Amino acid sequence: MIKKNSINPDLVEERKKCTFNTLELTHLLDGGAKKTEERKSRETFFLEDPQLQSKVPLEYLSHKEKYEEAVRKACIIFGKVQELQNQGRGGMDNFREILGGQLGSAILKDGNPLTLHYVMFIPTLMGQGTMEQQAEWIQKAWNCDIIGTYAQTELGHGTFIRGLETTATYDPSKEEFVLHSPTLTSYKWWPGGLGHSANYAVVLAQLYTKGKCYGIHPFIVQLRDEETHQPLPGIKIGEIGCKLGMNSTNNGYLGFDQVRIPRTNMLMKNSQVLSDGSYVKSPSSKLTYGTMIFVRVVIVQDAAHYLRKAVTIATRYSAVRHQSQIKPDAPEPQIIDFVTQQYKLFPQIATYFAFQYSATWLWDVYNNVTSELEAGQLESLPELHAVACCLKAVSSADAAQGVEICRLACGGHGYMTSSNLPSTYGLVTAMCTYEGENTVLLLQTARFLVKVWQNRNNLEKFTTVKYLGNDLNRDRPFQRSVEWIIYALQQTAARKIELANRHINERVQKGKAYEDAWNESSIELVAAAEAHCRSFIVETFYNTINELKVSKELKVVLVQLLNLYGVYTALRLTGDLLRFTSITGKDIETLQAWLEELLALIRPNAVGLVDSFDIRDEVLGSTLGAYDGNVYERLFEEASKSPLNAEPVNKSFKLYLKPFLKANL
Ligand SMILES: CC(C)(COP(=O)(O)OP(=O)(O)OC[C@H]1O[C@@H](n2cnc3c(N)ncnc32)[C@H](O)[C@@H]1OP(=O)(O)O)[C@@H](O)C(=O)NCCC(=O)NCCSC(=O)CCCC(=O)O
Ligand SMILES: Cc1cc2nc3c(=O)[nH]c(=O)nc-3n(C[C@H](O)[C@H](O)[C@H](O)COP(=O)(O)OP(=O)(O)OC[C@H]3O[C@@H](n4cnc5c(N)ncnc54)[C@H](O)[C@@H]3O)c2cc1C
Repeated sequence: MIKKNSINPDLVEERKKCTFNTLELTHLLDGGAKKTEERKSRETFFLEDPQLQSKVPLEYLSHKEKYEEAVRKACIIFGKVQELQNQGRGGMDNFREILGGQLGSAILKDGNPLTLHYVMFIPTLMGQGTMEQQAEWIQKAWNCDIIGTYAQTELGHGTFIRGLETTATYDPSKEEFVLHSPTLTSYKWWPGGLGHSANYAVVLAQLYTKGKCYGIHPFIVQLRDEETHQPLPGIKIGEIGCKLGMNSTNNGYLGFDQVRIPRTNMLMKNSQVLSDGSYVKSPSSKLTYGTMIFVRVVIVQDAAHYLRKAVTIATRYSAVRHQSQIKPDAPEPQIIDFVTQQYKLFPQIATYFAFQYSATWLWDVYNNVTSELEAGQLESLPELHAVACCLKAVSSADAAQGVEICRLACGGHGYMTSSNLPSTYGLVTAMCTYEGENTVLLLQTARFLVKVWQNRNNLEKFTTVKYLGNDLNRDRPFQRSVEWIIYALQQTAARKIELANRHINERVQKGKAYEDAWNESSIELVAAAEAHCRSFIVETFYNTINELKVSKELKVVLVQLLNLYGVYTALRLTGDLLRFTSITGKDIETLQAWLEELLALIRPNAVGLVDSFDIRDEVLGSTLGAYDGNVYERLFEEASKSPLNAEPVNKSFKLYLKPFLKANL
């Protein structure tokens, strides 16, 4: 039914209006023309494989069928990942994209049951295993001779990992650890792929040796027979059931009944248990938390990608959809011409760029700090942890909200599963919880900020908090500029940190314990961490754009997006700005007018911008967002796939409706 090669005329017009070269922007976002080519060839390699097509839309399958189909595809994907590795086209950042990110979510819309193998199991072996352990395990894992997951969270504890209850008790007589789940709440609960997919896991457990507990440590544990896949003796394992989204990721539960593993299965790069049971301490107990930092860094990138996917769908749809009237007797406008619609969409486009640049910055810093850690230098770890925590929290929360705004911006059709906006929301909102619940992570950043604040005469070694050395009393008069907005956000963040710190101290002076004072001040602490993060994101966007070497035409548009992101952020924080800077009501009117000007400036390039993201139709997976804009044809085509439409009369008529109707005669 869809007319091949026929592009919706509204989109044709929109594309004519674009003032910059979309290919230049595509190359910029990919990191160069060569990277674009590589990405495209990766996409072709996966998306055009006939084995990776589904006959029936996922939504119409049962929970069990969904899982089975997901495993079928996941195995093909893994086989292809190995092929890429063999051709030297692998790399961790590509894996994430293939397994869970933009490309992965195109092939498996509701999650991949094997993702954790590459995203957490192998990184943990690499980050926490000794050279010998890496030699033994990593090869097996790369070859997929074994499939692993990361089993940390328990029924009773996800956030407070010091409170995990699974025990690993060393038995020197046999040189083995005994893993045990002493309570119901000690059952592992949530790990991806744990239910029926993985046969190994890195298990985080409280280490006991010589009668003493040394806190949580990672252990490699075999869960299932490598041949039959039967759970090994003492392993109680299954799937946790249906969720808001990610219903094919096979999140599982796991209990141990005195399960024995060799001593050498404890990952011992950082701390060790010797054969006689003596414990050798790690240089920092926080090195065990390394994999979590890695995944938080990756989540910022994922948040950016999901948001750009949603905003591509909603922007194209808004250019094609006509509704209502602006003037009487005028034709129905494209809904993208309603300024309220622009206000829903364009800030999301700008937010994508903002997150993308923070994600790139964070990835580079993560790699530098990881090399430092390898060399035994731990000084930069606290700042990396603090910035990764707040960026993960703010990007996932804003992306989830942004995807929902995009869904609502598509009216009724946005509620259709076939728009792919509901399941995109399901994937994004999960990121607010996994890998550290967002409030908890913002409190981690706040902990760092308060410490830095208390020693703010010594800021040289930091990069993200230098502004805390500024004189809070030196006000900069309002200007309509991003520079001023950055100043205002930093001033807000610094004042919030100062206030939260002061309120903690006041509570302590009144006799409260520091920890209680902390908890009582925690609403302000979270707000301070969020403000810090927002100032960082705008500043990083600003620095990146200033350094870019691009054509004049593209630069103009990128500066518009930077300005829009700045004003949008400032206006969302109007109350804070009035409270902490000398901005006036009149100045806020100036900002509002600037916002409206920017929406109008971006309007002709809106479709061009989302086209530059160059997201293939198969990746968008949406009736509303395809490049050709043939929305209504696609909606019909998808509806025809409903199993209910396979027959004109459903058997329920005979069974229930007819007798009911008769009874009422
Ligand atoms: C909340 C905390 C941070 C609290 O830990 P704690 O030991 O009680 O810490 P504290 O006393 O508050 O602070 C102690 C100290 O440890 C530091 N710290 C904490 N975490 C890290 C880190 N990752 N790297 C480096 N340093 C870290 C803190 O900043 C503190 O430092 P300080 O004492 O102030 O110098 C921690 O328990 C935590 O990270 N919880 C969140 C759990 C989590 O992220 N789980 C992830 C499970 S896996 C998953 O969800 C996979 C999904 C993936 C997918 O599906 O794709
Ligand atoms: C889709 C999905 C996939 C997952 N995959 C994995 C996996 O592969 N492996 C794995 O090990 N885990 C996994 N998890 C678990 C995940 O990491 C935890 O759910 C997460 O860390 C939050 O912990 P929790 O569920 O215990 O929440 P809780 O900590 O119980 O949070 C509940 C509420 O308490 C608040 N709270 C808790 N502590 C504090 C505090 N200190 N200060 C203030 N407020 C607090 C929170 O802010 C929140 O509002 C996954 C979870 C999901 C949803």
